[in-house]
Amino acid sequence: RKKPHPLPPGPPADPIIGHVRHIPTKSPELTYMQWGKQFNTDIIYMSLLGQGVIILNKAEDAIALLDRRGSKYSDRPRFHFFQEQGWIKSLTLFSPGPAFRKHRKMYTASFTPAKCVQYQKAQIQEAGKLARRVMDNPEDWMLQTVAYSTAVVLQIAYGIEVKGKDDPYVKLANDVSESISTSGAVGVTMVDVLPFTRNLPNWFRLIPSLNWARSLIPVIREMHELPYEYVKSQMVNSSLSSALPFEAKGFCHRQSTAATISIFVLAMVLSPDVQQKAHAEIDAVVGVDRLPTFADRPNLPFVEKVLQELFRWHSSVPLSNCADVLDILDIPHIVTEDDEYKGYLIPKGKCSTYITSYDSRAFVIANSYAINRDECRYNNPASFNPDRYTPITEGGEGAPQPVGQFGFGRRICPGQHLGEASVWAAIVTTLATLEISKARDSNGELSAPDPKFSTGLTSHAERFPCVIKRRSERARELLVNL
Ligand code: HEM
Repeated sequence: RKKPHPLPPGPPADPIIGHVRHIPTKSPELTYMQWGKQFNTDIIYMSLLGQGVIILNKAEDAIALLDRRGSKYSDRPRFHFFQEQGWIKSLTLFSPGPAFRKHRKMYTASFTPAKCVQYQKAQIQEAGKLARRVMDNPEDWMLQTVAYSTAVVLQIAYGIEVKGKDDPYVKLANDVSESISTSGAVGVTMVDVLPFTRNLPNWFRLIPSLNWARSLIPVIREMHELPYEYVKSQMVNSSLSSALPFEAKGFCHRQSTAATISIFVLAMVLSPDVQQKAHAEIDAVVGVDRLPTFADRPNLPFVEKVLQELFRWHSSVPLSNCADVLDILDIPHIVTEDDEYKGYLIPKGKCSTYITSYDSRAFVIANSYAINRDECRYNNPASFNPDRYTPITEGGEGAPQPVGQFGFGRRICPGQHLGEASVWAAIVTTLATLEISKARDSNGELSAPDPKFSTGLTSHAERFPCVIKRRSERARELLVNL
């Protein structure tokens, strides 16, 4: 008999519970990267109460498995907890099949680079409003980035105008994000482990996760239906003739756009020379008498490098598809057949606990943080250096573009072109009109913040002191009427 391939290496596990005790609750992407070095492996295997989890720390492995062997690696786990909440309508949770193909096709067709051109005007307009609101109330800048990202998605998909951070739609989207991030141990709640409990009536209150899931049904329903109802009412009033095929995931996926903008603000505080260079490029190309538009994008190569460096330096979705299996960010890929790769078994399997046996095909998670901080790909990967992308023919180091910030394979983010353009519009308008700098500490000294990033729904820069001022009176005049 052929000897079975071994599982990929990983940290030592405890009996029965496996690696549950070892899973970090803060910045798991960093721990997985350290484990890779400690156990001398690019592919890590963990077991959480029998649920297999595979972490890919190298670009070549993520591409080889999730992209090239996409037919085996494109399914999503069945999360009964989320289904109970009403997330069933979300493309993110669909398994490959006719409905998945239909929804993906509608999604990708609406957000091709060519289609995204028609949304640029709305993006630039909203970016101007973001800069004006931040200019007026700099301490609110983080909340305003969330309002901006929500505004772009709602404006484009439903024709809804969002009025700043206190808008009811921003509140609804925040409630949804909150409901996801408080949903706890994804895939291992009682409802997931004992799916038959979903048939229990409402008065049966002994399963807390079931009660919690059911209490969230109204907010998830509202998120799915409210914007759609608005569009329908507008169509009856004939002011709007069509709506994009769009769904809830985009509504709450605005968080990754906002998180990337928060990482930009942090990077500018830490790298004043980069900001100065970007200011100089925009001033030379756009001048000071108008705001930048997408027509300027090809003429602003340094701003483009800043954008790519943001995705590389700290991706807002550092585990490409899942921040932490025990504290949801997004939903991982799963492997649907036993596979063999580099001499290792990538197992599909059943998970047996004392109580039940359930479908637990291994989660496969690409660690895009490790991939983009890989010393074999980048010199001094921790430094924020947009010039690293300058081609070798122009005297630069010709570093490769970041990989995995939008995921991989058949589940790659269908909103990637829209999301990237939204981040570009926000950063170019901010650079044209605002100056971001270090704040003074209690001794009156300029102090550089210690970069810290959240773990959770998406990874944004954690609140840090900074000063944001208008670059000139002219900048204010350009924004005032938006
Ligand atoms: C900078 C902004 C964004 C980033 C960094 C981002 C990142 C990601 C990542 C990493 C995934 C997981 C892919 C995988 O599982 O391999 C994903 C999935 C997804 N994203 Fe985005 N995203 C962004 C913006 C958007 C926007 C604006 C939309 C909607 C218009 C959107 C819609 C989706 C959907 C529907 C999925 C699930 C796809 C599926 O499961 O088939 N995203 N995104």
